[in-house]
Amino acid sequence: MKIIKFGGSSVANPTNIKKVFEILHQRSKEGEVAVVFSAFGGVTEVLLKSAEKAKLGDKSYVEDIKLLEDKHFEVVKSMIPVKLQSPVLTYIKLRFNELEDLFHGIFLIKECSARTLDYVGSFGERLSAYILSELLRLEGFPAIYLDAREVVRTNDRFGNAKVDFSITNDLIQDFFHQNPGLKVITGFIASTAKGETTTLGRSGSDYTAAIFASALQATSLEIWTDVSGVMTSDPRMVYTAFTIPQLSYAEAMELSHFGAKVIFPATMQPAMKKGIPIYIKNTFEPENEGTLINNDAPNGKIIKGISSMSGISLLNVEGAGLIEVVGVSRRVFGALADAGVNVILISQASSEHSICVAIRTTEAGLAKEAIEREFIYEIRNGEMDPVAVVSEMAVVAAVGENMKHNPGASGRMFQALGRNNVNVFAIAQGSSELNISAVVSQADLQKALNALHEAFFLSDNKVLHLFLVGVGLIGKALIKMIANQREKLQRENDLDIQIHGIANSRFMAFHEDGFDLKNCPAPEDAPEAEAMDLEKFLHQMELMNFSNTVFVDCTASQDVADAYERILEAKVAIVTPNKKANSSSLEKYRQLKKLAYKRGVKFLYETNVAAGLPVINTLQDLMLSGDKVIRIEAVLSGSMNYIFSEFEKGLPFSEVVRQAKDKGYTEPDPRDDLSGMDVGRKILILGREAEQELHFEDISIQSMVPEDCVETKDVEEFFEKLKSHDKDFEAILEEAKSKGEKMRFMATLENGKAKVGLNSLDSSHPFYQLKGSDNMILFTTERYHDFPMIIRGPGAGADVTAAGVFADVIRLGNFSR
Ligand SMILES: NC(=O)c1ccc[n+]([C@@H]2O[C@H](COP(=O)([O-])OP(=O)(O)OC[C@H]3O[C@@H](n4cnc5c(N)ncnc54)[C@H](O)[C@@H]3O)[C@@H](O)[C@H]2O)c1
Ligand SMILES: N[C@@H](CCO)C(=O)O
Ligand code: NA
Repeated sequence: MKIIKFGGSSVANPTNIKKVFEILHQRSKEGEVAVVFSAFGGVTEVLLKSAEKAKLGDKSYVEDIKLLEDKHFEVVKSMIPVKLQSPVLTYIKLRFNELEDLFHGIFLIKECSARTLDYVGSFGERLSAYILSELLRLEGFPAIYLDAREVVRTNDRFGNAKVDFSITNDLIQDFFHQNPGLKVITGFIASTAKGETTTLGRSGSDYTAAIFASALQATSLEIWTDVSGVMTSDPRMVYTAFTIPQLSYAEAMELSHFGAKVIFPATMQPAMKKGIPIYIKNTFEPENEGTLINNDAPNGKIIKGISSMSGISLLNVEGAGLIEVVGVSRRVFGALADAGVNVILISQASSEHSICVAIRTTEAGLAKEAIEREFIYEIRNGEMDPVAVVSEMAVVAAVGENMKHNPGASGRMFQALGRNNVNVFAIAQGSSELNISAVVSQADLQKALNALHEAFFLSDNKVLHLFLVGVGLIGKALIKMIANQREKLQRENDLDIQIHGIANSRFMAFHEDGFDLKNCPAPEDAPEAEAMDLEKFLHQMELMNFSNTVFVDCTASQDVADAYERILEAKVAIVTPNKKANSSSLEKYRQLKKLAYKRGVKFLYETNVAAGLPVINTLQDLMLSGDKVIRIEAVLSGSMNYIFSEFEKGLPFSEVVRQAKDKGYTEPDPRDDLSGMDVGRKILILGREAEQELHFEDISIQSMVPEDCVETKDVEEFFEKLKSHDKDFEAILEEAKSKGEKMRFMATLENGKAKVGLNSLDSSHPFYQLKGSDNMILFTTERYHDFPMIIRGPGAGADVTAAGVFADVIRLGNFSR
């Protein structure tokens, strides 16, 4: 015998009911079944609300009841042939006549006792199970309607009656013995020995099913609902949540206690006691395996699920007067119990200095008052502080039997929370080691759940959540590269990269699940694109509050760089080719590094100098290993090297500058390159990385921008004006040529002094050979003393730069989790 229970959503309308029949056809082929039904979706709520209305003298209950009647009529009219409808419609009509009288009575005497309410509530199941039994007969099942009030005996605690199992079991067994056929049973309702109608409380229909399963020693109990079993976490908050295939009873209890409201623990009790396996299945996705709850749930993962609870407040009872005083906790919890406050989590450290309890925020005022009343004298005497209440809290809990005697679960949990900047306000774990609970702020809940979910379930796959500002040349190339490499990274590096925010200077857009990177839209073309506003962008990033969030700045904007402090402060990592932050004041540069360290996040900027060439990382390694930089000589501008090496071939200077821009080597504004500013910033950054106290003012820079080109209204006008100087540049070129030399735009740093400018070099100089967008950096250090360390290669361009940014992002993957 198998007991199968369908919830309200499974029988909410004819379409769904047909799905239920398919399932029953299939199941009854496998052996004997009995079926328990809830009321049609939403019916019980309306009944109870209408009773309340009638009690308050609100006549609109009449229409509510009429609508309910129609709803039931409609099912019959659309599913039963006209000729056969009459007896069923009569049955429904009679029930609604009864209901009308009942409600009229409530309306007149303005009173509705718990007893009456149970009677009102019984109509939903009585109607649904009766109609469904008739429908099932038409479907060819030997269906027998069973009003559970005939066999389920309870005490008279109306609203939440206690079952008398010894009588109930006998009655059920007798009924089944004497009535062969498919029993179609009303969930939720029962009766007292005197024949009064009672109900079984929350999730009462599940309970009914478990009672029958237990009485009949069923081989299994199936609960059919509208979700595919118990999930690893709340799927509305954790998009990667998945169905847990198997749970022990204890785990199911722990999980359902919090967020996962698929089953209500008490309802499992009768089935659990007999060791009857419970399946949670989805009527709308019957092929999904769902969740099996039984005694021998295999323990693969350390935990089974992560549940959560919102709307929590923390109460802190604290004071010197508590230490080593016996009975304080009895008084705290006694006061809470007397006030009817349900305690959700308790934590007391061994210093005994404070007791902390988590309760529902709706009860916080009541609780504070109750405790302060109890300790009125202690508080007055200063032995205890007034009760502190912190609201807007949530509880997250990791649940699983495998945590038992298995060190590391709590380590992983708190590491994941800490790394993602989730502050933990209180912690509780009992010695059953089945559940570790932490109280976090409500604002951090989603991030906490995702961080934990990733840490425990996707530990084989770290996810970086990117927010990319500056979808220009570099930004676009970066997106393309990530799209192309994503699968390989997932497969071979256990790393996934998602982009949730994109922006250029005009527009920004967000995507909760991450943009489709293979077809990533420009910010202005994305659905729900809005005007770019950095403040709003950051706010949205903070709201989405992902674990392992990375801010990628591919602009050359000072404003964006100015936001780094705030971003790091929020424990969000930064990757950027933008030099503006590191080349601003020395204090700012140091402050950012300090902040990143303090907050435990990375600030990576390899592409600040020489694009993807490993210059910054190399220099940092030299410094960390104790080397000292004596001199740096470098060609640090891809565009300037391109310009002066191509210029030799005979094209006009202005033309070559335009080519450099078209090839994507220059800064967004090429004057930044020609003026030496860009190189100045780079040598400044290298100097600072070499631990020198370098200020921008310390650098002498030779600008190559003719004076009348400095103040042009835009880049186009600049190019126009530059043409008139082509002759001057040719003269410089001729002079170098005449000496057999080449022009290189260089930077040098020695003795705390940096110089940037154009040099004419003969063939003995290593820079003489440079071509195209090449950069070359010579580090003379204490260790690399006689011969410098040399790094050389293309130092500008979309691909080599985006690749460097990408490498920094991947590097973050190694630090994250
Ligand atoms: N091009 C290269 O070879 C190279 C090499 C190394 C480093 N970089 C650096 O990379 C960065 C980007 O260079 P690019 O060549 O891609 O420039 P780009 O002009 O093609 O792109 C810059 C993007 O940033 C956007 N932007 C500018 N200000 C913004 C703001 N305040 N808010 C939002 N978006 C803003 C622009 O709309 C544009 O989409 C620069 O910092 C540059 O120095 C470039
Ligand atoms: N515009 C720079 C590239 C960014 O660093 C260059 O030409 O080297
Ligand atoms: Na670099």
